[in-house]
Amino acid sequence: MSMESQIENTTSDTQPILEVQNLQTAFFTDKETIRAVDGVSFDIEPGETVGIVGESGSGKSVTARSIMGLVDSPGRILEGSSARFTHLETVQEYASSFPGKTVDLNRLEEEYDPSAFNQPGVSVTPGDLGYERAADVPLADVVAAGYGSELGLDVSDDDCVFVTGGDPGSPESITDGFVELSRLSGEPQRQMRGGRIAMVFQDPLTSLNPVYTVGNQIKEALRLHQGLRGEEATREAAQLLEDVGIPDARRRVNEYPHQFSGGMRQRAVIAMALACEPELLICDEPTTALDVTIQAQILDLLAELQEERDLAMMFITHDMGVIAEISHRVNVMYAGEVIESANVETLFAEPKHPYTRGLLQSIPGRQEGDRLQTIEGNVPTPNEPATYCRFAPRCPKAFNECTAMHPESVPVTEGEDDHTAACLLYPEDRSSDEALAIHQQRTAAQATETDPTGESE
Ligand SMILES: Nc1ncnc2c1ncn2[C@@H]1O[C@H](COP(=O)(O)OP(=O)(O)OP(=O)(O)O)[C@@H](O)[C@H]1O
Ligand code: NI
Repeated sequence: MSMESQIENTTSDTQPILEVQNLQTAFFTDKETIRAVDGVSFDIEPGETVGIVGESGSGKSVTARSIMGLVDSPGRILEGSSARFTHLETVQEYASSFPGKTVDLNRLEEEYDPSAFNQPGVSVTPGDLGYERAADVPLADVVAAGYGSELGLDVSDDDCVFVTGGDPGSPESITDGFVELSRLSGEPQRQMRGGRIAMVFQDPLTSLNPVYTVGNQIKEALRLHQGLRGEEATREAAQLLEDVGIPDARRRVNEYPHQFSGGMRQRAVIAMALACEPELLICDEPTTALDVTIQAQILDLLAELQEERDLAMMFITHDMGVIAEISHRVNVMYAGEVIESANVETLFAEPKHPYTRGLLQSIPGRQEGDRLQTIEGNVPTPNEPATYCRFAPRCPKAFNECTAMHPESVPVTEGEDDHTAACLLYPEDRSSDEALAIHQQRTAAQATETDPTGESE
């Protein structure tokens, strides 16, 4: 996790609905360990669309699947990762439905002693959590990242609801807390997925069952998540199809997926996602398989629905043009890491990371000459720890240190915490030596990274 993400969290005036901190997801194959997501941090606020952009293989889908709890073997989310869903109603509901998995952090605070980091046998360090000093590590970070029992606290690996304000015993009194998504399983996970958080994939056919009518599939979602049945469900299903712009919805509700065009199918999938009344909608390249006109229509639809319903949205694409259109804030990913983060206007007006600049040059109409630039080469498979810049081999600005030091996410100019880049050229208002020293310091603070091949589970 980067230090500035913590500063950001405390200075932001809106409470995020999702806080991803130091997310790490690796695939353990016979041959190698692929660190598909390698320390990703970002927030999503209610009503905000956060874009994730990067070339193929940069870890966008694995990030989304990690949040959704859809990482399959041989992949898993590593200890030290955290994805906190802070939506208050959800926290209350979970505390009420899963009291055995709910922990009162105010009570636990009495037990918590940061000096436990120095106890023999404790391998986690404050650096693993992005802090320099043990005394600075908040209890919530410890338990969210799954280090609670290692530090001798009374929490179990099954605990996933953490209450920081109010009494978990009377859920309606809860004012603050989070559900830790990275450790959900079983029923709590089932209720989150498709309930509070819904996902739309690139291929609508992966979400639609060919043997049921579109209407019946929406009705099933309505039954599961809103308890609607019969006539009421039928009416609501047709209404949802109408909401997503399917003409003649009353008739089409009785048709099968194969009777829908590609664009109409994706609209139906969006209707199905909305049937769950999610707080957060994750879209993974929802328009990539569609032709340009239809693509534009679906983007408009998503933007419209988002505004109407005040949805938080995470939008994944490799297309900078699409990102510009739909996002409020953008995270650029490369080989498992977020290498630049800024609000959309800033990112397009003042891209800082050489990779982001390269991506922007590859949008038709944005380059100087008439030739479309693409960055030569491919995203490397992140199969070793990031002790260097993974973009260096393709970077026009690379210098010696880039292959010897890991660039940490730093403000592009000192104090400008909402525009960060993981590049040794920054902060740009510091001398080159000073900038390098800042990166080195941050890397050193995290020196004892958890070894994903080791014993941690
Ligand atoms: N099941 C798996 N087993 C092994 N490696 C995997 C698996 N799924 C993903 N990976 C690896 O994780 C890395 C990131 O993949 P991911 O699908 O997240 O990329 P992406 O950014 O979504 O790319 P695209 O734009 O092509 O969808 C890749 O190196 C990929 O090979
Ligand atoms: Ni993908």
